[in-house]
Formats: sequence, C-alpha cells, structure tokens
Amino acid sequence: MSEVQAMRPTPTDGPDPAPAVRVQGVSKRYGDRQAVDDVSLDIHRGEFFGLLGPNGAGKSTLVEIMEGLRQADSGSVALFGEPPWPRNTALLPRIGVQTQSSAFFVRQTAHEHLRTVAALYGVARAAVDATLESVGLTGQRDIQVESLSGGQRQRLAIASALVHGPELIFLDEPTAALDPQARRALWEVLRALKAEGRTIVYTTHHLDEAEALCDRIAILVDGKVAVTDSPHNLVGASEAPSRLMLPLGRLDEQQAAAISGVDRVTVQGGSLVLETRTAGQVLSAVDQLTGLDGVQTRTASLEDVYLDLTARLTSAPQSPLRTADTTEHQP
Ligand SMILES: Nc1ncnc2c1ncn2[C@@H]1O[C@H](COP(=O)(O)OP(=O)(O)OP(=O)(O)O)[C@@H](O)[C@H]1O
Repeated sequence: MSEVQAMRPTPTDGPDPAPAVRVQGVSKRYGDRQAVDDVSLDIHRGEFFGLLGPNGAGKSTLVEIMEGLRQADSGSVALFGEPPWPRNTALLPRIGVQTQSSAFFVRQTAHEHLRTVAALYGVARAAVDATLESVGLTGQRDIQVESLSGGQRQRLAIASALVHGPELIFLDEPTAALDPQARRALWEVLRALKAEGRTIVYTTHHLDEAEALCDRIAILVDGKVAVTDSPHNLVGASEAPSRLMLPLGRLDEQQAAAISGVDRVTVQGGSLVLETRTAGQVLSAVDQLTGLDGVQTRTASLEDVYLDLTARLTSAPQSPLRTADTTEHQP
C-alpha cells in the first residue's frame, strides 16, 4: 500500500490533536431494542482498534453512527474533532468505509469499478492498480464484478474503502468471506496501513485476528462496552484457565478430575483436556501419573477471555464456538 496515496497532512495536528474518533454517551434504539446503550470511547490516531461482541451486540449500529451513516438518538460522535452527522462532506476524503453490504457497479469490471470509486474522490489512476494489487485482485482486474466470488467481492469492497488513501478506515467484518490465505494477506495489508500511521476501526468475530492486529479492543455486550483494553492486558488480567491436552487413553476422566487444581475435564477430538488455573502443579501431577510425552499446554487466549466475559454478561449464544462434540466431567 506504500504506493497508494500519501497521507494528507491533518490540519488539526498539533501538540494535542483531537482523537481520530470520540464517542460520547451514544445510544440508539430500534423499537423496543436498545441496540447501543450509552457508549463512550476514544480511538487514538494511528491506533488499530477492534470492536468485538456477540451477534446483535450493536457493533454495526455503533460503527454506522461513527461513520455518519446513521443518526444516534442521543450522545455525540466526532472524527478528528468534526461531527460526521449530519453528512459532513469535508470528512469524506479522510475516511474509508467498508460495510457488510457494500454496493458495487456490478456490470463493471473490478478495475472499472475501482476507477469509478477513485474518480469520485479525484484520485490518480495509479492508485487504482496499486490498491487492486494490495488486496490480491490484479488477476481479476478485467472480470465483471457480478462474476467475482464472494471473497473476491469482499476484497473489492475493502479496496474501495482504501483507494483514496483515507486516514481513518472502518472495516466491518472484512475477513468474513475470505479463505485463510486471503485473510492472512489482508492482515499484511492492514499492518502496512497501520505502519503508515492510519487509524483502523475493525469489527470481527475472529478473536485470533483481534489478538494479532489490534492495539486495543472494546467488547460490546447488549449495546454496552463491557471492557476496553489491549489484548495483552486483557489476557494477562484474565482468570480464564490454561488447558493441558493429553492423548486419549493415558488417563481416564475420573483420574484426571481427581488431580488437585483441575477445574474441569473434557474430551475434545483426540485429547483429554484439563482446565486449570494452577498449570505447574497439574503438570507435575500428570508427569508422575503418566509422564509428559505428547502432553500439550495452552495458556489463556483472547478467545478464552471473550467467551468468559460474554458468558458472564449475557445468556445469548456466543459467536465463536468452542470445539463441538465435547463431553464434560466436573471434578
Ligand atoms: N435497521 C434496524 N432495524 C431494527 N433493528 C435493528 C436494525 N439494525 C439492527 N437492529 C437490531 O439491533 C441490534 C444490534 O444489531 P447490530 O447489527 O448493530 O449488531 P452487531 O453486533 O453488528 O451484530 P452482528 O455481529 O450479527 O453483525 C440487533 O438486535 C438487531 O436485530
């Protein structure tokens, strides 16, 4: 993306510039559903900020309010100190938006579509080729949009959000339809954008993605911000257990559950999984009983923290699922 437009100087840059995004007391209700409930947060310039939460938590509504696409019932939003609503055309060149339902010129080729979007912003043609390349669509440049696969369209939607070199980029579940290679390739594009100093607001259900990319995340539950922090701090402060995975047949479930410090025993795939908050003590007990050959340990991840937190705060089913086919034994 280094060939894509250089970042514009920000007129408000100074010793203490306004944050890229400031949300203060924002609420939004649809009928009797409180979609966003008194949310306040700041997203700093140059920050990679993740917005996580179960289906229906209010992420898209909040992002659309930030983008100026939807009006809040109460509260305020400022992007670089400017309100995006009512429609603020001065902000448009500075922000890039990819939504879950991006619109396309379907009868155009990928290249024509992006050229059309670029022309709306008065962007040089060279940026079109560079942006198509950055999202891995050079090979599809002459294919009509309606003939692109779902994942390729998604990449074109991302390219459309990036082609004018915006300072602030909103991406709403951008990797939802991408295959694993395309997902990792997009990570690299996003890391490069961050390295250029751009601010990224990123909605995702992929916890590994949030952990790998985001400086900070907010977890939204039932329209409220449950927590905001860096993935590192959240995992460090978490009480989510570590997991020891033993090949099946080495211990039975009752033996494992009887080990002091084991909180929960499950069978997942080909492993007996022991959850514990005292991994060292449990490892040495396992060593004495059966040896440590083939035993794997996994410390708490952001996904564990997320599942733990959202389970405590809501009874709704969670989006990232634990391994299916799990039997469980509580000691
Ligand atoms: N236009 C609308 N009219 C009525 N209700 C809506 C509308 N948009 C969203 N909602 C409701 O508001 C709540 C929040 O929806 P929203 O799409 O913001 O959540 P989300 O966190 O983005 O969900 P997901 O992860 O499934 O995309 C949900 O209960 C949803 O059904």
